[in-house]
Amino acid sequence: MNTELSFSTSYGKLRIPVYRVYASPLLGIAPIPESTFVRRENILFAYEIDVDVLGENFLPAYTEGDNSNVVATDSMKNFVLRQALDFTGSTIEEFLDVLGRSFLQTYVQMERLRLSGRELSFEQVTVPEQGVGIFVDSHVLFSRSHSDYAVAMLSFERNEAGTAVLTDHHCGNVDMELFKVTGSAFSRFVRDEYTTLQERVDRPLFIYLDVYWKYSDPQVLLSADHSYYVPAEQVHDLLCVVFHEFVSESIQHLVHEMGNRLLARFPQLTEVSFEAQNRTRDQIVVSKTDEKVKVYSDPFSAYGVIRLTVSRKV
Ligand SMILES: O=c1[nH]c(=O)c2[nH]c(=O)[nH]c2[nH]1
Repeated sequence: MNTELSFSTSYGKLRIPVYRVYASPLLGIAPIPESTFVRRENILFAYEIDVDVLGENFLPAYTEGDNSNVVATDSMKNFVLRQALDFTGSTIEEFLDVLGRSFLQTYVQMERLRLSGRELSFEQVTVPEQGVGIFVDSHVLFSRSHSDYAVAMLSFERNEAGTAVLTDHHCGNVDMELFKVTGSAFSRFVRDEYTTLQERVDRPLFIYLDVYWKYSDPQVLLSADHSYYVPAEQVHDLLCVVFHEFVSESIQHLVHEMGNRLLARFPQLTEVSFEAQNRTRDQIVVSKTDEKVKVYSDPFSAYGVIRLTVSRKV
């Protein structure tokens, strides 16, 4: 039997590490009540970049071994690193924008592109200022931090005039791990013969949380004026404030509140979405003399997942 086949392909380079020192600082950020964050020094601008080339014109590389429309992924890596030296912007989204436009300008062989960036998170080390007895941020030494980190994705294609246009984007902050010891509930859920979980009006809620956001107008995201730029640090801080304040009935209830608060705080965003994992630990023992003192341990290894996307109605 001669069945017709169709193909969907992409190729590129993943996890290109870029450590650019002395990039332009991110300034002009509008303060928000939930965060102290208003500037990022960018002395160390460190990201991993993924390049994904999409389209049809390189299909002969798969079907016939014809590489005439294939840009070596090794060249892509070199291109990204060279662009990092010339980069004059101060956000990962601006860097991906420069990369997307320059790739399409340089390589006629590329029809469409998806570029992603993942922050390699470093914190300025605190050192004593000589003779003063106070501690200040070092401007030369950074400590690698393995906590949550910012991400971004921008997609480009060529328009009829042959110039690169942005077709999709999202920004995010991922791998947050937040443990609230009291002030969360999970009760009044369906009970049947499979239910062993106890009703809890107060449980220790430990979640892993990823959040993503999109701008109504991507030009605002890429503007050199950063007064409407939404920094991942402010999003992180706002989510922490909501978790701190809000007594939730479930993770579903919590992420809904977080979504509402983010869209209210940042009118320039059109959509926010969440993926939360329930990592709540099992209660093992409670103190007989003070019932708020408890010991928890790891639960059964499977975990619940809760997703939510909140969009503005058009
Ligand atoms: O916040 C929660 N949502 C659920 O849907 C759920 N299911 C469960 O077993 N525990 C929890 N917690």
